[in-house]
Amino acid sequence: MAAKSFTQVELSQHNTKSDLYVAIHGKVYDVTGFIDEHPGGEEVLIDEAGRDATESFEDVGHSEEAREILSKLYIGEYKSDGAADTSKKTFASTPKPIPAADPTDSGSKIQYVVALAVVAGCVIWKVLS
Ligand code: HEM
Repeated sequence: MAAKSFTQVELSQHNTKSDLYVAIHGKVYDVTGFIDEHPGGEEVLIDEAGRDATESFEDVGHSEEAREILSKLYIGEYKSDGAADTSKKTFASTPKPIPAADPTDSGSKIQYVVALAVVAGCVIWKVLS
């Protein structure tokens, strides 16, 4: 059975106390029936309603038990197109600091060529004189 995919727009339509979805780590959860049972209170869940709540969820440092409850509320995958998704940008913009090696490389090559030219010059000068 293929899991249903939710876009950011679809997720954001479930943002009320009587119909509350959140996305955590790329998965969508229907938290509606759990709001009243949440030990952290209903307010925090309503604040995150219809959004990617990964950061808030992890900031609290939820227990294994909390993660088990979460798995029972799973309803599908979160397919954010990345448009306004800040959590994905962090991963996408990893810098690659490779070019720094190049200048040193070509610099030492030039030194090598200059040294060779000097040696060759000396040899030619010796031979000719
Ligand atoms: C949506 C799925 C969530 C589930 C299933 C869940 C479940 C739980 C559970 C079982 C606890 C008890 C402590 C523990 O076992 O870690 C807890 C505590 C707590 N949760 Fe959540 N939670 C969810 C989302 C959130 C979100 C989005 C926030 C946002 C800030 C939040 C804030 C808190 C806080 C502040 C506590 C601590 C309450 C206290 O010890 O006084 N939770 N949660």
